[in-house]
Amino acid sequence: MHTHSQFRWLVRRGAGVACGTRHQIWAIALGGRSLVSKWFSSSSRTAMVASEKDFENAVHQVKLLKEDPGNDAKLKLYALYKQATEGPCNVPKPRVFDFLGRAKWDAWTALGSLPKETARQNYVDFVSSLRPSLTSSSGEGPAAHRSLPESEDVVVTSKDSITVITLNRPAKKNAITYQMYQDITLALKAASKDNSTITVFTGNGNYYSSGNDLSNFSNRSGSLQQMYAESALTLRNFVDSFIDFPKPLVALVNGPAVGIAVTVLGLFDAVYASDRATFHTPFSSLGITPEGCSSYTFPKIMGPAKAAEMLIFGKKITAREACAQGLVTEVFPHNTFQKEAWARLTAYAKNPPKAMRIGKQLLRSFGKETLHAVNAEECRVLQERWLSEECVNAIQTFFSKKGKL
Ligand SMILES: CCCCCCCCCC/C=C/CC(=O)SCCNC(=O)CCNC(=O)[C@H](O)C(C)(C)COP(=O)(O)OP(=O)(O)OC[C@H]1O[C@@H](n2cnc3c(N)ncnc32)[C@H](O)[C@@H]1OP(=O)(O)O
Repeated sequence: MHTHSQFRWLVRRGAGVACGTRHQIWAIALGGRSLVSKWFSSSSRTAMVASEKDFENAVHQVKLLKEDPGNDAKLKLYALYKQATEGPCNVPKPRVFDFLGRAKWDAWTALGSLPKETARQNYVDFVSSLRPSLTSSSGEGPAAHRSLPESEDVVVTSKDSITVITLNRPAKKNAITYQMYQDITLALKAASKDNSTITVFTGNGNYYSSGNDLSNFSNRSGSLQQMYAESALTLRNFVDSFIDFPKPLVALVNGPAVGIAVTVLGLFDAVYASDRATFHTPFSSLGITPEGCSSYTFPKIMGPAKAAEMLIFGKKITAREACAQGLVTEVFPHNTFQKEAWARLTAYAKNPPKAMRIGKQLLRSFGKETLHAVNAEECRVLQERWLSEECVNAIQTFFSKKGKL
């Protein structure tokens, strides 16, 4: 269930475990109620109403907190989350020695009959007031121009007015882990604000990317529903950051690309590929469905018949085929790929940045709302597919028999 997940997460992530000392537990248990009443009365005055998306984003932000916001804040988040999602407290009071359970129950109960919408708004407001305590993961500090500290698997460099985001997990064919989805999202946010003119995506090693890391779903704790809800939100934010990216975005596809690494290419402004690259979206054989807005962009780019061959039947295509179908801008011989593509990019990056940005806006902004709607729907459908027997079996096959594409 999604219910207590957030608090559990905070407990897991909190320094020395949230409510770490007995003393702190008592402090919460004894003082929680009045504190929560105070939060409620001070923050419920706001007239704004947060959308579902704002709320989901705030929930996601909380998961990214790198610093323990403190027990009071955690209780407040817990209570507002429960109120926003379930309404007034409807569970029996925990037994007397369940200090943590009691503190949480008190915090939730103290919100009384606060409407769900107000709780949602208060939650969003409170999370944004916590933002300063988000660490470097906001990706906006100088470090963002080099490498995101959270993982070595996504490296961000900057040169000649070009920000380069490199998938750097060559031993695993640059399969994208949960952390990498988050790092890429943050790297794109940072790149959208830095002083580069163009942003480039590429992979280290002989693969561009083998797509979603299939162990993402086996390495997480919590209930399946909770995990898939979290995954859908992570995916949605990840794809949103491509949809909303304001500067020219270029992919240098240095080798085979699979799954989500292929689908988001429809959101790029140029795709340069090595002639060793292939493009494969084996969704049906994995029991899943298209994402990355490909259910909308691919038919537009290559026509419905070719899109169906890739997205429904899982046909793998070569770089030259992808170029003929409009998914790839240009193909280069592998030996000269880096040299030629970089010469091209370095020249393009010298264009006046504002003109390029505004040009992109003109080309892209009219379809944006549709893309966001498509993304939301694809993520909703995927969330159901991940629970299906077809999908569970396909992932098991990959890891047990090492079944490959
Ligand atoms: C709470 C959870 C958060 C989740 C976050 C959001 C989730 C969003 C999901 C979005 C959905 C996306 C859909 C897709 O992307 S579908 C595509 C999935 N990818 C695959 O099916 C590819 C699987 N890999 C293969 O078939 C082969 O590995 C290969 C790519 C054809 C390469 O074969 P090759 O023989 O050359 O190399 P190896 O198989 O020996 O690979 C080397 C090691 O890398 C590991 N590997 C490769 N790809 C993946 C992968 N996608 N996931 C996990 N691991 C991968 C492989 O197991 C080898 O590891 P080993 O050396 O330890 O054996």
